[in-house]
Formats: sequence, structure tokens, C-alpha cells
Amino acid sequence: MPSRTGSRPGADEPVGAATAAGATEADDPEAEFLAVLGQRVRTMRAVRAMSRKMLSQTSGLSERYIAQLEGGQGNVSIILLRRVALAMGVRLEDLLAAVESPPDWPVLRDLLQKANADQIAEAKRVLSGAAAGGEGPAQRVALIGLRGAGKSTLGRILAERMGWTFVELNREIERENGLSVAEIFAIYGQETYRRLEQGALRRLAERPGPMVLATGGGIVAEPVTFDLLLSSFFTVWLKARPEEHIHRVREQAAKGLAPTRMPDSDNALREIRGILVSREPLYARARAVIDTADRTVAETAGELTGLVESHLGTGHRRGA
Ligand SMILES: Nc1ncnc2c1ncn2[C@@H]1O[C@H](COP(=O)(O)OP(=O)(O)O)[C@@H](O)[C@H]1O
Ligand SMILES: O=C(O)C1=C[C@@H](OP(=O)(O)O)[C@@H](O)[C@H](O)C1
Ligand SMILES: [Mg+2]
Repeated sequence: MPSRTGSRPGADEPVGAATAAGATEADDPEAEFLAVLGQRVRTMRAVRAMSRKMLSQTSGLSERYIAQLEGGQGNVSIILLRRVALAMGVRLEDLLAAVESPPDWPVLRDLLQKANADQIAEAKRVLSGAAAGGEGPAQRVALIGLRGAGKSTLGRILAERMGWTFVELNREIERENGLSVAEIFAIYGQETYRRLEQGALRRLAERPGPMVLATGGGIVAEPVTFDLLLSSFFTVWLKARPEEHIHRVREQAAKGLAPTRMPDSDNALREIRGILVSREPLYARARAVIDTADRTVAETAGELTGLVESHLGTGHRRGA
């Protein structure tokens, strides 16, 4: 039973303050959102055979407030909506879902939450229509890691040694859109950049032929894009220490080789550590990892080449 602490919105309290006067749902996406939310509350309450009175008693919200919420009139606070969800035994996220889920969705979600990594990989293969089993694409290698990890440097060397095509995803996005990465970020923002990145990656994944792909440091931020990368390329995470990332990017900037987007303050190290910590579980989904810390380019290039050759089996190297 949910607690009933906190104020109970009274029967005479106005609750529809955020709904624009005179706006119809069709031309007001916020009004439409509230209408859909209200419809979901009403449906889930009906499925549970709960009267408004019962829901009011268990949630602590007034019946009038619930009626307004269900009618798409009430811009309910997140805490009150949480109480409604708890009282009905539904998940808050199901009330707020951006798209309608299929009826099997709650069951699949529970199964996925309990599944191990192999079961999830198998489920993805089945659901995406890909053939089960297999080790993934052979002559397709992608490099991931934070800025300054060595993706561009080592990617170019690897491609040269293998006789494969080298592609920089950032450059591909710039070419396709006729704008620099900095311009895309400045004009359209990160969300658009991630969308363009996904499109560019999709086209590269379909382009035939052996390829080494150097990605942008943030490719792991969009799950669908990152999943496409992992399933289309043998993906290697290039690791370094936070201090090295900063040092390498600053050195490149000093030589005029790269625009520095690395923060230049005393907070730089803390920021980079924070980004690394939050991305590490994602980067760690790569099939292999190479630690570049305290090592030369020649050393890590040698290790990367050896890793790719052993992934391929022998005899794939051209001109070796
Ligand atoms: N062991 C190493 N492996 C890769 N790069 C290294 C290594 N040590 C130093 N570097 C330097 O770090 C920089 C990496 O930059 P870059 O390849 O542009 O990284 P990214 O593309 O991942 O942002 C280069 O200037 C490279 O010379
Ligand atoms: O977050 C990203 O995706 C990007 C990281 C940087 O790439 P590198 O990691 O290759 O330096 C930079 O080019 C660009 O801002 C895009
Ligand atoms: Mg790069």
C-alpha cells in the first residue's frame, strides 16, 4: 500500500494550468501527451476493475483530480503520477511510454531483465532476423574509445598493413552533410549529430569490402547505433588513462592537428574521468580491448594488427 504522506490535491484546486487555453490536441503535442497519459490511466484502472473511488483511496489523490487526469486536463506532478502508478500496480514508465507497446512487452521485458548475455545475444539475432551463430563479419574492424585513444592513428596504420579501406566515421558524416562536425554540433546539436551518425554507419555497414572504421568517441551514447556497430564490425576498444587522453588531445591541438574540444580548465581531468567512468561499461561491450597506456604507437599498432590477424585466422594480410 503506498504511503499517503504529502498534500492531497483538493477537490477545488485547479489542475489544468499547463494546458493552453483553446488548444486542440491535434495542434498541441503537449495537450496530446496529456490526453494519451489520461487514456492510459483510465484503461489500466479499468483493466484492474478499480473504480475512481478505489484509486483515490489507495493513491491519496482526489476523485476529481483523477477524473481530470484521465480526461487529459490535469498536468499531474511526477510524484502524484508515481502514486497513481503504485496504486494500480503498474510501472511509471508504462504510463509515460512514448509509443504504444505490444501486449507482450511486459513479459519480454521481464525475461530480458533476467537473461544472461548469451541469451540476450541470441534473442537479438532471432528478433533482427539474422542467422543464428557465426562470429560476425570477418574483414570489418571498428575502433572505439575516448578522444585521443588512438582510433584514427592506429586505424590508418592497421588499414595500410592489411591493405583494407580506412574510413573515419566523422569525416564520412561531414562529407555526406557538407558541414564540419563542429558546425553540425553548433547548429543542430548532439541529437541530430547522433542521427546523422546512425545513418552514415548504416550505409557503411552495407558497403562491401574489407574496412577499418575509426568511430567518434561518443558513438556509444546511442544504443541502436552502438548495437549496429557491434553486430557489423569486429569492434576493438582502445583504452588509455584520463591524463593521457588529455595530454594527447592537447598535443594535437598545439600542433594544429585537431580543434581542441577538450576542456582547458582545472576540471578537465575530473570531467574526463567522469566521461570515462560512465562510458566504460559501454566501451567494454567491444569484442576486444587494447590498453595503449604507457606504450608507443608502434607497440599498440603491432598488438592491434596481431589481434585482427588472429581474429581472421592466418593468410588474410595483403603484402605482408
Ligand atoms: N600507444 C599509443 N597508441 C595510439 N596513439 C598514441 C599512443 N601513444 C601516443 N599516441 C598519440 O595519441 C594521439 C591519438 O590521437 P588520435 O589517433 O587522433 O585519437 P582518436 O582518433 O581516438 O581521437 C596521436 O597523436 C598518437 O600519436
Ligand atoms: O563524440 C563524438 O562522437 C565525437 C568525438 C570526437 O571524435 P574522436 O573521438 O574521433 O576524436 C570529435 O571528432 C567529434 O566531436 C565527434
Ligand atoms: Mg579520431
